[in-house]
Parts: sequence; structure tokens; C-alpha cells
Amino acid sequence: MAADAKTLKKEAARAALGHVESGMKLGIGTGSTAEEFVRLLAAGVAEGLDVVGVPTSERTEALCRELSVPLTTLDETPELDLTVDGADEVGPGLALIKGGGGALLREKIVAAASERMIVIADESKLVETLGRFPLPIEVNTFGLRATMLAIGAAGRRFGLTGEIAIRGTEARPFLTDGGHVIVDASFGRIPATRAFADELNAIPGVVEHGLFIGLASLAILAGKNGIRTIDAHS
Ligand SMILES: O=C(CO)[C@H](O)[C@H](O)COP(=O)(O)O
Repeated sequence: MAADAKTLKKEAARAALGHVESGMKLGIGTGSTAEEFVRLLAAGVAEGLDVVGVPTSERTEALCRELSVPLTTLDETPELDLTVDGADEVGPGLALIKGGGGALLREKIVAAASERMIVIADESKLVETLGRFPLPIEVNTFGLRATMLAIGAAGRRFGLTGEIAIRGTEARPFLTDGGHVIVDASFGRIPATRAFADELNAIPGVVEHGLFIGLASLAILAGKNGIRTIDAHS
């Protein structure tokens, strides 16, 4: 029988746990795959694995506390050894789309503070070009409409069009842990990923976007035929 999605996520998480050693300072991701990692990490901690982690969201923090995973903050521990996190898409060179769970800002800050980032996912997340998954963009609530127009204009300069939608509803938008709004941009394939990431960074109301470039060092992808690992430099 084919392994279900939860089983695949757990297998990827288990393989990532093999990269965790006692003494490590970890970044701990957000999402259903990262949660499988937290559960396995907690079991390791219960058996004596001596690690401390920075959670990338309040949701992950709550789960870590519930399962007694030792936590620190990025202010107390600004340099991390390893971040383990999920992704919405994994593209060439381990460029990623993240933010489906709305935690992209903290996820990116934590990944950037880490010596290594391992991405865990089921193999359905692997794509040839990023963009099938709508790109989450975290935006300041002030001037939201103006920022959305600027995002649309940035897209058109790259030949990208498509709906740009506020996550949640206009009356009750989804708010991130930082109190910002997420807009999901259904641009489709984004070939010039790095240049477009720079373009989004140049828009004042954009707090951060879900294109993670040059951050992941290893992807662990679980599929029906087992685990596949992809090194960023392979
Ligand atoms: O970026 C994220 C949260 O902001 C998640 O890692 C991403 O959405 C993948 O989630 P899942 O493991 O549930 O598929």
C-alpha cells in the first residue's frame, strides 16, 4: 500500500533527526512536516539528546513546550547550528517557496542565522520551476492596497500576472505572529527567481517574501520509493 502523506513527512523528519547531535543549537520550523520533526526530536530529548531550539512560530513554540523540547530565543542564541523546516516547493539549487503556514518571516530569519538548513518534505514538493504554489508575501498592514499594487507591477516587469489575494478575508485577514498580513500571489512559474526576490525586497511595504534562495543546504524528500536527498551544491 502506498505510504500516506503523514507517513512520508514522518520519514523525512526521521532522516533529518539523523543530522542532529547533542550540543546543537537548532532552528525549528513550522508546518505539518516540521511538527513531525518536533515530535521525533522530543522523543530524542526524552532519551538524552541534549539540544536547544529556536521555534519559528508561536504554533511551533507551543508544541515544543507541550513536548518538553528545550527552547531558547534568537536573542539569547543568535547563532544556530542547524535549522530543520518544511517547504511548499523545492526547486533547482534548493530554492524554496515557503510561507504556506504563514511563518515565513521568522523562518527566514532563523534559517539565515543557521549554519545549515535542512528542508524536509514529501517528494510532491519537488518542482522544476518555483511558482505552482502561490507565493506568500508578508506585507505591512499600513498601505496594504498600495503595496499590493506595487507587487502586481513588480510581477508584470517580470512577465508575471495572476491573482494577488489577501489571506483570510478582507474584513478579517490572517495575521502573522508579527502582526502583518500575507498576500498570496498566484503568478505561476517564476523563472528569474533571484532577480524577482530582489524586486520584491525593494518594495517598502513588503516585510518579507516566501522565496528562500541560498538558504537550504540539504533537502530530504520522502517518496514511495524511499528517501531522496539533494545537496544544494550537487
Ligand atoms: O513554510 C511553511 C510555514 O510558513 C511550511 O514549512 C510550509 O508551508 C510547508 O508546510 P507543510 O509541512 O505543512 O506542508
